[in-house]
Amino acid sequence: MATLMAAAMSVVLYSAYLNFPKEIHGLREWAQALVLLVSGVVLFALHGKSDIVLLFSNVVMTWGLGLMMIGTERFYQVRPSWWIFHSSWILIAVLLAYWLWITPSFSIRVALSSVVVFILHARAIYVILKHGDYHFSMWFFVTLMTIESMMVGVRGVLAVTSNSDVNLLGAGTFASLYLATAHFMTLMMTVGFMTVCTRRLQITLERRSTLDPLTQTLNRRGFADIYAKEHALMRREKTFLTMLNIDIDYFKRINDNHGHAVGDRVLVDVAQMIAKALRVSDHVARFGGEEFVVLLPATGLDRALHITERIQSALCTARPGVPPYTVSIGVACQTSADESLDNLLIRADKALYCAKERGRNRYEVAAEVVQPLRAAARA
Ligand SMILES: Nc1nc2c(ncn2[C@@H]2O[C@H](COP(=O)(O)OP(=O)(O)OP(=O)(O)O)[C@@H](O)[C@H]2O)c(=O)[nH]1
Repeated sequence: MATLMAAAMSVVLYSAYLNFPKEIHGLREWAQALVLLVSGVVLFALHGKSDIVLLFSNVVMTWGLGLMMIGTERFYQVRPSWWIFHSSWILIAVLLAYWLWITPSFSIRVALSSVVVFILHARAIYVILKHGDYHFSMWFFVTLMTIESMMVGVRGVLAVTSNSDVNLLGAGTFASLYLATAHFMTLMMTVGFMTVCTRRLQITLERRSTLDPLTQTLNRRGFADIYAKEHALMRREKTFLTMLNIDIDYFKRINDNHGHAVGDRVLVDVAQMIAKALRVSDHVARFGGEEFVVLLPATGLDRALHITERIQSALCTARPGVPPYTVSIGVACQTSADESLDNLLIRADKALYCAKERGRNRYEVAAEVVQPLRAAARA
């Protein structure tokens, strides 16, 4: 039953592989791993008296467990340890053949295969703990992997200490317990992997909904979320914040003269150059087209102008693959927490318009809000 369910799970994983965003790796390897494990179990059940089939079923299962490890590594963006994968199945094939035909010993065969499987699981557990995000889903996944590897370890130890009980084709207590739980654990480990994949999917989609795909800066929605947080902080801490509205000059000409691809490269370049000139606590967003907005939390006008000049002078330096271009910047400082985001954006936009009007490649500062906005709203 558990074997049938594992086969069904491989279809689920493969379908997830086809439909999940391509940056979520490892699903294909896990789907292939389940197919191999199911095939290995079927071969093992059918092996009868044939040692060749027994040997082959063990190799197939080692491929399956190896692919689970590779899938886990790929999921956590770790370079796949193909050398562990290949050494494992070659070792299993050679050593099992030796202890099957040359010096037949059932207990050594079990001990050896347990050691190999244990190493594959241990590597996966190490990768999860080193690169995981310490969320519930990760702990669930790693706990299941650990239980499975401990079961394998116990079987290996029992093989060399008590001879007969570990034979999976026999009727010993451990063999019955092991068989009952081993297939179930394969299923559970897959569920654990699907849990971390689902969490990764959620994070990826959330990020996609708040990021501009070309420049990887915030989009309008992401910016509004960040602004709400910074605005609440500003109200609490009674500080200022400053907004820069940055627009590339004559961007249409860049597209017309160099092509859209170079235009896109310029957009990525400007996002990178702006980010380089900022602190990590500052935020950059692309508001569509060639317009960028920067939010400088806890920053008054003097410091904001310093940053504005830094951005403009950084853009003057020649960079390979990017035609020369300039930007105009509108600077608006928010000194009252009662001012709305829309109003701040309008002031920054007006200042930008002024900079464009006055010849471009320059900045202009927005007029301050003259009267307290609450009083104005009440009037
Ligand atoms: N390559 C590229 N071009 C874009 C993208 N989005 C908008 N544009 C182009 O940006 C240009 C904006 O042109 P305008 O609004 O006339 O502005 P401008 O030429 O920069 O002139 P000023 O802002 O007045 O200095 C248009 O040609 C759009 O096609 C994009 O994602 N990639």
